[in-house]
Amino acid sequence: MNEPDVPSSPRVFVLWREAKDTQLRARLGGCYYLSAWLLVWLLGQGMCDHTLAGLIGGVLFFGLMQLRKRHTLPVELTVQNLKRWLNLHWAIILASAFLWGVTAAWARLQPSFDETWALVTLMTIAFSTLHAFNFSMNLKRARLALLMLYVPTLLVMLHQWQQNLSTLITLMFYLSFLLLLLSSSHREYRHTLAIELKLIKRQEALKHLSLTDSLTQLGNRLKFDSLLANMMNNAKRQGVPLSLVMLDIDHFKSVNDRYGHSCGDICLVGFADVMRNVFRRESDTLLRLGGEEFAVLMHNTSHNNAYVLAENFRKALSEHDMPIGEQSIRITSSLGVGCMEIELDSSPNQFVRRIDEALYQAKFNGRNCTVMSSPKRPQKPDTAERNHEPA
Ligand SMILES: Nc1nc2c(ncn2[C@@H]2O[C@H](COP(=O)(O)OP(=O)(O)OP(=O)(O)O)[C@@H](O)[C@H]2O)c(=O)[nH]1
Repeated sequence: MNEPDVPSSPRVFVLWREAKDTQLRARLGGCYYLSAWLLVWLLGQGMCDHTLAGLIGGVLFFGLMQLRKRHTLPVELTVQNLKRWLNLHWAIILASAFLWGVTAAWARLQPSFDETWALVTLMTIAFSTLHAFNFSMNLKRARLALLMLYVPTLLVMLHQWQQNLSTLITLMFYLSFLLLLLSSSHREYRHTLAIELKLIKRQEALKHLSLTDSLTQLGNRLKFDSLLANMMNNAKRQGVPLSLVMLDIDHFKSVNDRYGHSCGDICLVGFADVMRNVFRRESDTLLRLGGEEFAVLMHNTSHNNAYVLAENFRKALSEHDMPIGEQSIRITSSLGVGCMEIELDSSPNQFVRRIDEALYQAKFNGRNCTVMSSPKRPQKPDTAERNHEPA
């Protein structure tokens, strides 16, 4: 469960688990089919009387064995890729079962295989038992494999039922037992899978909780720290701009002092709502870094666009009514904005420090304004709509 490549999406996980189990359990099958056929062919009269047929059988079993080995799991774990992989791998498994079933039936018809017939029957029983235990992930396909192993031989035996009556009854009895066994091992497999799925979902929920601020439901400081370096690397690699906006509520202490801590909390939630309304792109990551300090990371967003959005937010916030009991108040925010500069921002800390300085400058300039941190552009704080105290 702790493997790093375990898919977190439940749908992908179920298919991935089935594919991994199928691959693991089918790995040796090809080799056993080939060895069984060679034994049956070499030990009796088969090799002398049916040289060509024996060789063709050997080549076919060898080819199917190679296909099993070479058909590796897809690198990109998507629903489509995994479904395609499972279909093909099952086609190989079913082809092997069918080839054995037909070969066994054919051997039953040839007197040269009379000496090794007991071996053929034992192998059929062994292969079908392994199928019932190992391939319970997919009930329909495993049933089909069992039928492919048995039905050709049973038909031949039915045709010569006087000579084969006891063996025929024994094989049919055993087949019905295997079909029942398969159903119960399929139920067990599904049960184990359901438990694992529950754990995966719980793990995801815990991960989400650990990265989410419980009051505002925005990402928290931990999420910011774990994302920033990755986003900076991605932006560098893709050659796209990465912008960061840092936001701090103005005079928030006086809101708490005047209206109480719970009203302060209402303002924090309202602040986050306005953020969601303005920074709407799916690639925007909205965060509460702590207290009354927030941030937005914007992938593939230029200086200018980030500045425009930051200003839109500042204006929207200053016009947003925060409901405090019977009345409502308005709050303002100061913002620092900047775009990652490869020469300047050698580390995430460096980048954050630069934007934090712009935010500090915005506070210094009188609050309720946005300051852009850019080596190319002069800082242009908009002081037209300053609002020092909450209304
Ligand atoms: N209600 C509430 N208040 C909080 C929370 N976290 C921090 N605060 C308060 O936020 C206030 C921050 O005060 P300061 O750091 O002085 O900042 P400010 O009053 O906004 O002043 P400037 O940032 O300089 O405009 C403090 O009173 C904290 O108690 C919280 O989760 N809920």
